[in-house]
Amino acid sequence: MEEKIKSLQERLNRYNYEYHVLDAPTVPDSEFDKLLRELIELEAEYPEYKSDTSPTVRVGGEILDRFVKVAHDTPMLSLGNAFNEEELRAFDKRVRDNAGEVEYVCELKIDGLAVSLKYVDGVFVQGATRGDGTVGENITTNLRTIRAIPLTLKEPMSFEVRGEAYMPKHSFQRLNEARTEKGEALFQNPRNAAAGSLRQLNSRLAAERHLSIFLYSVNNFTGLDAGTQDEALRALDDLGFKTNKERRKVGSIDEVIDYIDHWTTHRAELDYDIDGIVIKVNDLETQEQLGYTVRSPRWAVAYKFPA
Ligand SMILES: COc1nc2nc(N)nc(N)c2nc1C
Repeated sequence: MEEKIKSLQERLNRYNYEYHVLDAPTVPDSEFDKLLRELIELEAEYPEYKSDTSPTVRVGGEILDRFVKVAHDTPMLSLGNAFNEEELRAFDKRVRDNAGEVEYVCELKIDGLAVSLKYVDGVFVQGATRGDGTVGENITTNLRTIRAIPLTLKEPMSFEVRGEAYMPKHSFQRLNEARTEKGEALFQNPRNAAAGSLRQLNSRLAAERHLSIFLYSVNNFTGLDAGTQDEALRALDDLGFKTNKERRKVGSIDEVIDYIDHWTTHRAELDYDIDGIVIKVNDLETQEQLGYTVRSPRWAVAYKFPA
């Protein structure tokens, strides 16, 4: 019986990965739902085989009476901002005066909630909000309901990844339609809806909000053979994480500006809100050479769209 339950757990976790990370399901929803119902029943009958890495945790259920504070191993920094081309070129000049010629990676800045995910021996063990950058809130049970977050990795690695949890636009519209029918207050925007959902003490409510996530950085790169941000993102893909595919590696600030112009025009076509573009020096050693101010990396800047 243990074998049957374990293989069902692995099979459903793989189906979640295909659907929510690859956006390429190999079975119809009806098949997934049938198998999940079967697993829920089997785990109810044999609770000794339930575990935090079983896909049944996605539906939530545990109700906390409060969130426990958790200190980040390394601070979750904020980004310096640039609001126009002149400030972008000033950033580029500072970088090149210090580090010479560099490549940049341009990434969409998702308008969601920054979160940190900790894995030990390939198992998702803790998730936290950014909080004040030094101390956040432990929202592990709610983050386990985000189907795009792998509960186990393909390799037994231990590290921390950071990214942005968000609510897709179509989920936001559906949620507010449902709240209108129930005469409940509406959420102002997907970012508030995502933050509100992840602050639910009852994870069943978070599970119903169809949140997703894009991961964008790894802490302590040890064990990850990545020399650049672009390679680190590809390594995250290979480990089963969802990263944003619209990123682009460029060789000059002019190409950065072209990328920004493109998304200034086309961001309405995305199924999620973005509030800017993050530009990062690609080479990780050069990032360390440029270092940090007290609050932000000197090797990155966030271009913010006009409000
Ligand atoms: C390296 O630090 C960061 N990188 C980021 N990357 C993306 N794509 N989006 C962010 N919001 C972001 N925020 C921070 C602090």
